[in-house]
Amino acid sequence: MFQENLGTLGKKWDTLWALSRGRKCCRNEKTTLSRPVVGAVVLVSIPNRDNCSGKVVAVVALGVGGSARPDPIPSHPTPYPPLFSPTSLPLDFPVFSRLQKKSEMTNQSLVITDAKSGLKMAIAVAMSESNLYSTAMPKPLVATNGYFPRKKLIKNGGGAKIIAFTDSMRASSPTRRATETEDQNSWIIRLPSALSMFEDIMNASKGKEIVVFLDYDGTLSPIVEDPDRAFMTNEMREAVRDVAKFFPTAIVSGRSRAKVHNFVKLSELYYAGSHGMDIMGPTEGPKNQRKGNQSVFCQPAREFLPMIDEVNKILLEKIKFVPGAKVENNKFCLSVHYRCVDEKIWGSLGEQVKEVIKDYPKLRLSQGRKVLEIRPAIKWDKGNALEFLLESLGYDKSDNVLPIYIGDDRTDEDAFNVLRKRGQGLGILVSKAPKETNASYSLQEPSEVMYFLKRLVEWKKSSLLGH
Ligand SMILES: O=P(O)(O)OC[C@H]1O[C@H](O[C@H]2O[C@H](CO)[C@@H](O)[C@H](O)[C@H]2O)[C@H](O)[C@@H](O)[C@@H]1O
Repeated sequence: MFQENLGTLGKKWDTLWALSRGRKCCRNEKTTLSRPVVGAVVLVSIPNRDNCSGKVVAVVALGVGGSARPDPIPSHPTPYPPLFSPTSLPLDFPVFSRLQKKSEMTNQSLVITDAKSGLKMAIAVAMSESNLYSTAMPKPLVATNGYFPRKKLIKNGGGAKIIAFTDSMRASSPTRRATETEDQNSWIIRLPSALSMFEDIMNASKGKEIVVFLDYDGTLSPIVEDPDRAFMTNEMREAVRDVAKFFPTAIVSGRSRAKVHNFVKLSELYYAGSHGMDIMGPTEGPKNQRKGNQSVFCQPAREFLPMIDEVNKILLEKIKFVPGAKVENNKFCLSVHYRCVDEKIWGSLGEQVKEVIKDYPKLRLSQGRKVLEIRPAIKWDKGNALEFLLESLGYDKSDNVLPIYIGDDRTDEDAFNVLRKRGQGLGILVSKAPKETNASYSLQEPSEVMYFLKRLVEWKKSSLLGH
C-alpha cells in the first residue's frame, strides 16, 4: 500500500519533495522518471539545509488504482532543491481519497504523517504529460497558523494590557519549532519555494525587465543578537554585486541608509533606508543596463528628524535600566530591540515605549522581529519606496517590468502588497515558519536568497547567450 511504501522508504528522510511529468526531476540532475506515469513522487532528502544540497533517493510511481511502485535510483548530490510542481489530481484518485479522510489534504497537495517514525512528509503529486501549473502568481496565502494575529492591543486593564502586548511582541517573531513540521510542509506547498519554481518563474517572465529589491536583516544577513553585528557574508555580497551588474538593484531596509550601506558596501545599488523614508543612489557602478540611469533622492519625512532625535534621547534614558534592551537610531525611525531582554519583562518594556510615544501623536509604533519600531505616521512605507524607485527607473506605467522583492519581515508586506495590487512582480518571503503573507513564493533563509540571486545571474547570462 502507498503509505507503507512511503513508510519504509521514508524513515530517514526529513523532507520529501515531489514532482512528476516524466522529466528531469532536479536541476543538473540527469535522472528522469523511468517511464511516463500517471503521477509520481520523487523523494529527496535535504540533509543540509544551509546549502540546499540533497539527494534524490527514490521515485514512487503511483499507478491508477493507487498501487505504489518504489523505483530506487542511484543517489547523487543535487545543488538545488528539485523543481516543485504542485497540481491537482482528481479527488477521487484512490490514494488521495484514502488520505483525504484523514483531513490532511488540500486540493493541491498532501501532507502524510508517518505515525510510527514521527516523520511528516509533504508530498505533491503531478500528472504526467500535462501543463501542470499556471505561471500566474499563486493566490495570496490565507492565514491558518495564528501568526501575525493582528490582535488589537487591549486599551485598558493594566495586567491584561501587558499580557496582550507581550503576546503581540512574541507573535512578531515566530520561530520554528520541531513539532511544526507538518505546518511547515503544508506551508511550503502553499507558498512554493522560489528556488524550486525558479525556471518556471523565469520562463513566465521572459521579455520583462527585472528590477530587484532586497531587504537586509533576515534576508541578506542572518538574524543575530547584536544588531551592530549583522554582517552579510562576502559570498552574499558578491551575489548582490553580480545581480546589480544585470538588473537595477535596491536595498530596502528599516536601518538608516548609511548603516545599511555600510553593511552592504556596494555603491552601485539604490538604497532605501528607514523603511523607505530615505532613498538614494546609486553613487557609482554599471549604469548601462538601467532604463532610467539617473541617481535618485527622496526623503519624505525630513520634517520629523528633530522629533526622532528627541524621542531617541528619551527612550535611551528610559530603557537604560532594562537589561538587554537597546535603542537603535535609524535616522527617520527608531528601533527598540528586545531580543536580549528577558521575556518576562517584554510587556513592561513595550508599555514604557508606548508611554513615550503617547506624547507624539505624529509617530507610530509597529513591530518587527523582536523589535519595536517607531516611525513618522505618514503614508510612506517600503511599498511606496518600491513604487518610487520603479517610477524613477522609468517603469511606472510599464507592463514590461518584473519587480522581484525579497524580504522577511512585516514591513516587507507593504511591498508585497504593492506588487499584488500592481498585478506584476514576485514577492518572495524569507521564512522558515508559516506566516500570513502577501508574498507569492518563499525562501527559507539568507543562504537560499543567495542561491536564488546566483541563479538569477546564471539565468540572465545564459539568456543573453540565447540559450
Ligand atoms: O528592514 P530590515 O532591513 O529587515 O530591518 C528591520 C530591522 O532589522 C534589524 O533588526 C533585526 O535584525 C537584528 C540583527 O540580526 C536583530 O538583532 C533584531 O532582533 C531584528 O529585529 C535592525 O537592527 C532594525 O533597526 C531594523 O528595524
